[in-house]
Amino acid sequence: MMLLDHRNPVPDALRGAIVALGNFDGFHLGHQAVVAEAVAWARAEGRPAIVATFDPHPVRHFAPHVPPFRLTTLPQRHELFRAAGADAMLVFHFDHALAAMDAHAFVADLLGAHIGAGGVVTGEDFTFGKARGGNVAVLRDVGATCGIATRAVGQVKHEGQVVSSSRIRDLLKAGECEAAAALLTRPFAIRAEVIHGDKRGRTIGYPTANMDMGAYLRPRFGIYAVTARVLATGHMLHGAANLGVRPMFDPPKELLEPYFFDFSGDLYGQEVEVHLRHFLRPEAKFAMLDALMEQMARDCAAARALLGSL
Ligand SMILES: Cc1cc2nc3c(=O)[nH]c(=O)nc-3n(C[C@H](O)[C@H](O)[C@H](O)COP(=O)(O)O)c2cc1C
Ligand SMILES: Nc1ncnc2c1ncn2[C@@H]1O[C@H](COP(=O)(O)OP(=O)(O)O)[C@@H](O)[C@H]1O
Repeated sequence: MMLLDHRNPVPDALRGAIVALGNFDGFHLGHQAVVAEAVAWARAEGRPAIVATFDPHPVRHFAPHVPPFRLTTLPQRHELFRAAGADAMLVFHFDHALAAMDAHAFVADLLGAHIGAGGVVTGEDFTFGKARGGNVAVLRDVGATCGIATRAVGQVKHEGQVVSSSRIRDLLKAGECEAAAALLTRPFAIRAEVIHGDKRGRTIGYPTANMDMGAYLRPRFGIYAVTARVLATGHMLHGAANLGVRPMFDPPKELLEPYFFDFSGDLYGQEVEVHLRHFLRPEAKFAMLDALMEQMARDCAAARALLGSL
């Protein structure tokens, strides 16, 4: 799948494309409906389908100090868009110039003249452009003057409630990863490189692959049953992970630390994607290391039982 940057020229082969436009951070059921509509429209008319996304997230530009909230990274979205049938991913690099562009210019100059979009699909509540001045009505009106047809997809509901990224964030902050997974159609997954830690894990019989959570939303701190994929090899693993600040140890450090079952090997420097499957318990501070080790054995048994069927 082709990767495009909005600041560069778009190849001629992609002119006239149908563009799915949104942030698509979670790529949840609602986002999937928008992209499915764009891909179906593109196929019906023999046009290419482009999925556009913003990076960094516009919220990050306007409020640089809000706590991390991302549900996916760019490489994860790339994989998800490809699986959904897109021919290209277009990244709107959200910088001062893009932030200052009014809605009219965004449609006429960027989507129309520069990208050559033949059609655009968004969610019906999507807003864009300077001061969020653009919406579906603006897109339709301005688009009509420059050869862009517009389709808006209605809000998707799951069990009677509207699916949204903020609802998924709230569920994850409450440790409800199964409910979040139902809206995402996959478990929330943190992808990162395994880094070096204090080398304490191996001395207590539980080596843990330490991962920095970067720009990802912080789910409820605690112990989780997890599955994981080693990106380079495709190797799938099961495990139990500590997500949080590990209050037993000084200084507190925010990390995701999975211990993988039936595995021994060097993971340092490897990209690993960890899928949160079930919340087991909050992090705890035990009086003695022995008590922590006994609890870790119980966590692992619980995680194995929960993951057994996967
Ligand atoms: C299943 C599991 C449960 C854990 N529970 C806790 C806990 O409740 N409190 C805590 O302080 N550390 C807990 N840890 C320990 C730390 O996450 C980590 O293993 C330890 O700090 C070793 O650090 P290192 O990887 O930097 O050597 C747990 C680890 C695992 C794998
Ligand atoms: N079963 C396993 N689960 C997680 N990591 C493992 C496992 N077996 C070996 N490792 C390796 O051991 C490292 C973790 O050991 P640990 O003593 O906790 O060191 P660190 O403090 O650097 O994380 C991992 O980064 C990985 O390379």
